[in-house]
Amino acid sequence: MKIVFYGIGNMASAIFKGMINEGIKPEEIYVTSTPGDPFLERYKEELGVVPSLDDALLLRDADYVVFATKPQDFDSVVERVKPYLEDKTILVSIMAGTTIKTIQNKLNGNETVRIMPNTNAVVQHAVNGVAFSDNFTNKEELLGLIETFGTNVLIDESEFNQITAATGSGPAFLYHIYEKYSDSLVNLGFSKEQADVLTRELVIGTAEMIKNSDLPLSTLRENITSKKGTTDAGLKSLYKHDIEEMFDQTLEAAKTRGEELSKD
Ligand SMILES: NC(=O)C1=CN([C@@H]2O[C@H](COP(=O)(O)OP(=O)(O)OC[C@H]3O[C@@H](n4cnc5c(N)ncnc54)[C@H](O)[C@@H]3O)[C@@H](O)[C@H]2O)C=CC1
Ligand SMILES: O=C(O)[C@@H]1CCC=N1
Repeated sequence: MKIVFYGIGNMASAIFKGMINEGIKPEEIYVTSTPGDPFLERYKEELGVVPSLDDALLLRDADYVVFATKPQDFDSVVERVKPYLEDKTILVSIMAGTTIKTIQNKLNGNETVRIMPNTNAVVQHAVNGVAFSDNFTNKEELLGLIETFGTNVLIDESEFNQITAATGSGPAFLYHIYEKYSDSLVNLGFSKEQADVLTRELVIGTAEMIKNSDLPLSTLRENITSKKGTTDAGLKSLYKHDIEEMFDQTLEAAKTRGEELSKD
């Protein structure tokens, strides 16, 4: 199999690291970027992937081409890919906003799939929103390939901006909450180093609880809340803030940006 990544940034590297961790041979993964990108050589050394700036070589007999640049850079990628793209090559886009229609119109109508992953792919725990073009044939092979780094959620392309906001951008929203929690631990009197360790271990522990329990999140919370105890007092203060409204606005802003990117 030959998988070619155009773009080797935060998301692409999370994906191919996750793939390799799950047994995809690094020599089957070709990577390209802008000329002079130091990560081309670094990923060759660290991971054994095949870097190249030669588009004819990259596209020759390629099974999959993964578009992993910013949407704003896609046209420059089209210029590189179009002259050498073979009919059999399947187009995989992780770009927020850029629609299947746009991609197929610019690139010969090849079979196309949009994936909305997240950087949890590095630890094989991404959520992958997946939407296929109408002419897509071998869905099972593609789904098996991306299952190496996360859980697949088949969606209609019309839902893409929602899932981009929810789980594509989602980790950043949660990381911000964790950052603020750590800052509050410093305000409580811990050093920055202690606050960081306490926050990381708290998040990892609660994530493990969620992973190993079928109980609703509300029950997991209630199991900590002793009647008239410290947690009860803390939650009463926390409930004064409309956190749902805060996240409604956060997710709406992210979804709207996705819609704007769909128009470019
Ligand atoms: N970062 C994330 O958590 C997620 C990102 N995405 C999507 O992934 C895409 C990339 O995002 P990031 O990895 O965060 O960006 P990034 O800025 O880290 O990486 C972009 C990559 O594209 C390369 N590039 C730019 N122009 C190029 C060209 N003409 N030819 C080849 N390579 C070129 C850059 O050198 C860089 O390696 C975006 O479309 C984004 O919407 C999707 C889900 C999550
Ligand atoms: O911020 C972005 O546009 C990309 C898409 C989802 C996460 N990062």
